[in-house]
Amino acid sequence: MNAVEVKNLKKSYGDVEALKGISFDVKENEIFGLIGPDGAGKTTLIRILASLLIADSGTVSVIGKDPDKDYAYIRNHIGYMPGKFSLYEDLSIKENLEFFATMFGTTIAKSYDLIKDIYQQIEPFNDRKAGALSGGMKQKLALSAALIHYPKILFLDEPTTGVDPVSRKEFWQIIKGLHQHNITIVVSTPYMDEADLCDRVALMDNGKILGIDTPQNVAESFDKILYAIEVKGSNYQLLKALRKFPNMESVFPFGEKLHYTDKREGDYTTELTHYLTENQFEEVDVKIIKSNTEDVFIRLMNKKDK
Ligand SMILES: Nc1ncnc2c1ncn2[C@@H]1O[C@H](COP(=O)(O)OP(=O)(O)OP(=O)(O)O)[C@@H](O)[C@H]1O
Repeated sequence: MNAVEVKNLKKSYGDVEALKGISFDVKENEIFGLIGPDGAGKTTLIRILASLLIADSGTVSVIGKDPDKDYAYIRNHIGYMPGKFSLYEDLSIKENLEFFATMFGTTIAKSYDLIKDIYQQIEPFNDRKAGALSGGMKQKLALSAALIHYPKILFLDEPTTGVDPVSRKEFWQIIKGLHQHNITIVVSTPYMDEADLCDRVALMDNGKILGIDTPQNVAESFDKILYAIEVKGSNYQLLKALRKFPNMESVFPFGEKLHYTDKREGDYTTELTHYLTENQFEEVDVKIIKSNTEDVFIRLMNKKDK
């Protein structure tokens, strides 16, 4: 049995089509990433899977149940961590956890083995009110609370948005650790580099899934030669110049460099270098590079827009 099965799922808010008929499966014990920019529909999808929102049409199965009908069962067997901190700010760490444990008919002690790696990091502050915790500590408390009843699936909605790079790394180590407890994890993120940490990813944009695969296959699915181009000085001038190059197919900023594809097949490193040098650019560096998930994502979005 798949942990999640979704077929042709649609959901609108008035005129806004948040989900435009999406289908995918999540296998048991997988770390499945929903990767996409703001407004892609990730939160809407996770809330439907967690039985907190009703879809307009399509079918959904979560651990073999329909979230629409079997919401009580589903809520007892899944963990959900919303993007926005939603525990009780005026209760302490311990009181929050005890509250959630009681709601699920369990105790902190019974779940200690599962949550200890996370909980131990905040346990010394047990009596501190949740409202007075740092962002990273709130996140650990929310995750401990989401796990308190040993869920079969954990839904994490943008757990690392707005989190500093060190805490992001730490959080992903925790997620990987949960894997050993046979918990299926569905995690949404706008950060493309987090795709590589998932077993499989769905690339989402504007209510649609543009592709689903392992991060490695996604990165390798780029079907053109990709160039990284760098010059001394302004990338903006470089972008303008490359947009005027007659054989330019796509060009977009990528960190310190620009990533470029040409309409033609073949290696045009020398021609591009000449063109930029003739246009008064200095220290021109044109290299063929390996694509990553973000390159593929941008390419899929551009194709869809055409
Ligand atoms: N309650 C609502 N009423 C109206 N429109 C909504 C509502 N919730 C979401 N939307 C719209 O639906 C679309 C999908 O939003 P959703 O929150 O699911 O995306 P997301 O990928 O989670 O992005 P974000 O990171 O911004 O939450 C967006 O266009 C959003 O503006």
